[in-house]
Amino acid sequence: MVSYDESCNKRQRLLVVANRLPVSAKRTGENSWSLEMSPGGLISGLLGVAAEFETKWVGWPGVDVYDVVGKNALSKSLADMKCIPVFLEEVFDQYYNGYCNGILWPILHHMGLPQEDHNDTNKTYQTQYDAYKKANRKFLDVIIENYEEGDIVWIHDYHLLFLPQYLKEYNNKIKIGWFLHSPFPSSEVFKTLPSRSELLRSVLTADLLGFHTYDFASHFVRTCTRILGVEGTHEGIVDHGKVTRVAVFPIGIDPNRFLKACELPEVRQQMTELKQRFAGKKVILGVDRLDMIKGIPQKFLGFEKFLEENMDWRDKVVLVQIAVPTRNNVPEYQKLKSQVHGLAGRINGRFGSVSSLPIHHLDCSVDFNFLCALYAIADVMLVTSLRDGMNLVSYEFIACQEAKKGVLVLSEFAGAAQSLGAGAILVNPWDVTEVSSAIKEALNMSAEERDERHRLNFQYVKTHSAKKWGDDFISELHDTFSVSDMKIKKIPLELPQQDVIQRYSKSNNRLIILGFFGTLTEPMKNQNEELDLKLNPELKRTLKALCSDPKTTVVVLSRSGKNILDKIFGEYNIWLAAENGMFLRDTIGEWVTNIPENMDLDWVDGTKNVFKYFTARTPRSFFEASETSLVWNFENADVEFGRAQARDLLQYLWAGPISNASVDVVRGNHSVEVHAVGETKGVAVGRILEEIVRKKSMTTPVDYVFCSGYFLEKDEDIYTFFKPEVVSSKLSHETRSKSSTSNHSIKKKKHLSSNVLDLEKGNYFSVAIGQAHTKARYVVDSSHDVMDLLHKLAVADTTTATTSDSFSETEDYQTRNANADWKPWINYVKIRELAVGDTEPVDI
Ligand SMILES: O=P(O)(O)OC[C@H]1O[C@H](O[C@H]2O[C@H](CO)[C@@H](O)[C@H](O)[C@H]2O)[C@H](O)[C@@H](O)[C@@H]1O
Ligand SMILES: O=c1ccn([C@@H]2O[C@H](COP(=O)(O)OP(=O)(O)O)[C@@H](O)[C@H]2O)c(=O)[nH]1
Repeated sequence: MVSYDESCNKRQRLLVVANRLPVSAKRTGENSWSLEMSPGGLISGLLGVAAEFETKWVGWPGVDVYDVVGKNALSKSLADMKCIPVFLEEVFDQYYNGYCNGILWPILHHMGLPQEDHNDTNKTYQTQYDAYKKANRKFLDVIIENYEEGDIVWIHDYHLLFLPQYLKEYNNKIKIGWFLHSPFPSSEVFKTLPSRSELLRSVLTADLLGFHTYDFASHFVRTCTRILGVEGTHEGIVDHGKVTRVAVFPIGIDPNRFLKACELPEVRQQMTELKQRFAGKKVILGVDRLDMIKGIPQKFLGFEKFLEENMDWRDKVVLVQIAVPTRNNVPEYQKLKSQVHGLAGRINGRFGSVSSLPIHHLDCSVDFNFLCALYAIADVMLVTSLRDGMNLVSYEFIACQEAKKGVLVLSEFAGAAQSLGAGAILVNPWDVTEVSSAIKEALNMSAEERDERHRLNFQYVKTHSAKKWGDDFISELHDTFSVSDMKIKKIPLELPQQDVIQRYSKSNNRLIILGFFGTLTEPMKNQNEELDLKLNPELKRTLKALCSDPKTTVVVLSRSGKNILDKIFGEYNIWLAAENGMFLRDTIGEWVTNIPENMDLDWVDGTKNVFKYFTARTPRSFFEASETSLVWNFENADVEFGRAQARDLLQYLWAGPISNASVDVVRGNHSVEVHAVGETKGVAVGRILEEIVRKKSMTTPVDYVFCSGYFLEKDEDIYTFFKPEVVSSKLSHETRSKSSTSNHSIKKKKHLSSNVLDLEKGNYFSVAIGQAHTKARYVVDSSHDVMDLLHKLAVADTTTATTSDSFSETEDYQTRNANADWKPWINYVKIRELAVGDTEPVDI
């Protein structure tokens, strides 16, 4: 597949932005440079993608250049290879050696945050962080110079966490994908990082975030929800209505490149030489950058144990370790080098002889053809990463083993373990005994078993190539955009106020459904204000007028509990639905319990205990409990302390009482609420209507519905409830209710004497408040707009309205009498389609 930009029939332009360019430069003269391929799996993976697109690479060329002549000459050489250099100059050391590889890398690999060197005030967390930001800005500048409208920008890795934000600030329309090649750690580790929130917030400005495994992706989502308090959904992360898609794209290699190389005469010759060199011995191969995450010391210790315990193998096996130099200026890497040398010396000293050494350790990179020859002649590949994003070396080994069918021993902590686990022997690299046993098992494995294991892995490596990885990512990024475009196109229908009022005036039986919080409450002046659940005083008279109109039924449908709604709405003739419809009452009647049967409430006691524990330890906090929801409130406590406690409280809850429960957790500014999921507002509304119709003995069908609120995404089904296709799909849906001993309960009414809903599409107004993405047909900016409209409805001239309280004979309601037996109210619904010629979009 070659990607085209459909608008102009050109190949899609792709800017691949990574810290490292695919080639690294070496200076050969004042204005001459030589270029060679950069090491590392990121480059190997990306090379397999580039051909699909009109690709340009943006990145660091592997050297510092300060003079203009040198920079120009290098830029020119790189341009031939479609590479654009970012010169990092004075920020390079603190950015790359410091923040990227001294701080972020160990955090991402679960190795913890290294201590700051307090004697070196020139290189602190802060100075390195500042350099990191400056470096990200340098990348930004180069992208801006080279960006053309419609380009996709694909950012890679932890070096460029601020780039998505900087780019979106520059141009919000740029399509940005970001992929993390390393693992993402658990939130417990990530939260030790100073500036963790800024970094996460910036990444979330991208449109699509990719990870190698579900494990890493779910760590990321969890970390965002815990640190930023955003919502993790099946689509990704939702923050103030903006969705950042999070998905999994395991990288692969270009298998044909390796298959072809193994056929080259030069490689065949090298294979012959290597076989002669190691004649009579089995070869175990290790190929890693000399990095702590690769577990080279653990590999050597496992091998040492194997030699200790298997005397008969001592002269018959050799471990060839290619340790590719990397990040030489980071102190931890320097220490690792001497540690590895020490271990190799010790083992060779213990088990070697004048004529043979068990470990052949090379501190260098090798050229591609020689690497393929090594892969091809090895009997066992030993990968002992302590944590690794993917580990492409494992894939490359498989690709080169068509003839030999050697065994892959693979750390369970490498991303590759999830893909190659079926054919590999998986090990915990920290367990030297296990590594030693795996070596023994691999060396002794029968030809049939090797064959079968290799077949499984080869099949995977062949089909899950780097090309597929790139295609999948870019196509998902395209989809992400078209979905959000669609969502945006659906939104901007402005509420036609005049129409809302006129139709209200002309209708006979109106239903107004309103949310409470954010709809009828006083607008908050700022986000940190105490959550004050009071009715907006400006609404009092309006509400009174609407509620006392016999042709209007007003329902307040809220997440709040009975007590709050009673306190606030007790004086109105209104219907109240507390806890999302679990409890109902009209204000002249009693509360009725409306809890669905089989609702999971097992979590309540455990959650109550956790709430008690934190209430006792957070002065002036308190909690409220009802049958289906619990709220811990710290509005009177020290806010900072309360928020810290809330985070801990949630961790306890997620780990225990609510880990498998069907609950919603709502983190307020000063509260944590846990509710039984039970039903959404859309589902609840059906049962609420049934009760209203019964209680009011309604004979006139409802012919006008106005429904507005500031609802959670999951509750937005309330807006689609009255859509004809939704209603008809519910025709056979039985409503369920459960009696409560203390409260009067809803009874299923056997004989609803008439149709209860006669709603033209034009008479249905679903109105979301200030939400960017919504299922509602209309959007208003704020609750003020709803209030304004309610005022107008309250004084609307109703003289034009017909007063008939029964159906017109001309209408097609034959089913009315046919359905005289009880059925849920919804069975009687009739929706009239828009009149011919009315082309108003009806999709909400
Ligand atoms: O550029 P360097 O600092 O020399 O480091 C080399 C690369 O190391 C990391 O590679 C990762 O990417 C591989 C492909 O996705 C993956 O298989 C491996 O597990 C990772 O360690 C790093 O993430 C890259 O940015 C570096 O270029
Ligand atoms: O001397 C060498 C040995 C290996 N590699 C390549 O380095 C990459 C290592 O990728 P991997 O995903 O295993 O780990 P990373 O080094 O990226 O963490 C593989 O593509 C190897 O072919 C290399 O460039 N030079």
